[in-house]
Amino acid sequence: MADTAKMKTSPGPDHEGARVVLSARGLRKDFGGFNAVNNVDLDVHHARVHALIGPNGAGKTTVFNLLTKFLQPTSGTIMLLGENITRTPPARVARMGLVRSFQISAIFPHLTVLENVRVALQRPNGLAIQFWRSMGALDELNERAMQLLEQVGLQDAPNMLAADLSYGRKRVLEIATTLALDPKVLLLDEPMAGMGQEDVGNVARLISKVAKSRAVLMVEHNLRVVADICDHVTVLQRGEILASGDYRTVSQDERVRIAYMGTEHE
Ligand SMILES: Nc1ncnc2c1ncn2[C@@H]1O[C@H](COP(=O)(O)OP(=O)(O)OP(=O)(O)O)[C@@H](O)[C@H]1O
Repeated sequence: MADTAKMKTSPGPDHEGARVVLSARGLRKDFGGFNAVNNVDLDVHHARVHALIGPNGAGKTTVFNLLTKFLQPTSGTIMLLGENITRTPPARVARMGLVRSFQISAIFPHLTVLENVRVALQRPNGLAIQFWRSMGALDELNERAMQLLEQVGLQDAPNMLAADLSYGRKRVLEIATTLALDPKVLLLDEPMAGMGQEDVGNVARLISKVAKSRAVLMVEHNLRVVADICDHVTVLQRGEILASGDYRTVSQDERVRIAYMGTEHE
């Protein structure tokens, strides 16, 4: 059952001393007669990386869709920065700072790297792309765009077409466009999917870096990455939480080893 009584009403520190910025209690989603998510409690902390893992069909994407309000929960409560967002429309939730990465499809391939970030920077202000803005405003935008590119390590490629970037650097550009919105909570859906080992390392380092000033919640299948950069791991199985804790604790949980990780993974 939903445990709303225990739920935080303001983003104060929890017992571990870190601020809870996003939290869910008793989250449930039924599709017709099928129960996809059941009784999920989740606390996502500022300046931490939190992984949501589990076998195919465990309900990870559905939980993401519930948190971002793309799906309305059948029951349960979601709080963001102290505000109850259970019934809040997705666009407002995004404006409040809960931003989901849409992977490479969010990039404009025929714009340059710099232009992609500039377009993203204009979004929070609700401005359409304006070609005739004053030079001063454009310079300021370029400066902020270059700062973002430096933050993610794309400062050497501002004038490259996004389409010509390697797969891994496209993913990095996509993260940069997400960071342009200055999210308080960043949701990443399988950020390592389809990448080679070198790119995985780069993106993992980038995620750790951006998580210093915001919360990150990510669905990820690469358990090495989860072990390396995630402070907290929640394991889902058939829509329910099987285990939750740091990677070491969770990976030693017998039920998790049997259900998901296999016994060979330390
Ligand atoms: N719109 C929907 N209508 C009916 N069933 C759905 C719908 N969306 C998801 N499901 C079902 O809910 C369950 C959870 O799906 P979900 O996509 O959340 O799992 P997942 O953990 O993200 O899986 P994967 O790792 O394969 O992406 C699955 O059995 C799926 O078939």
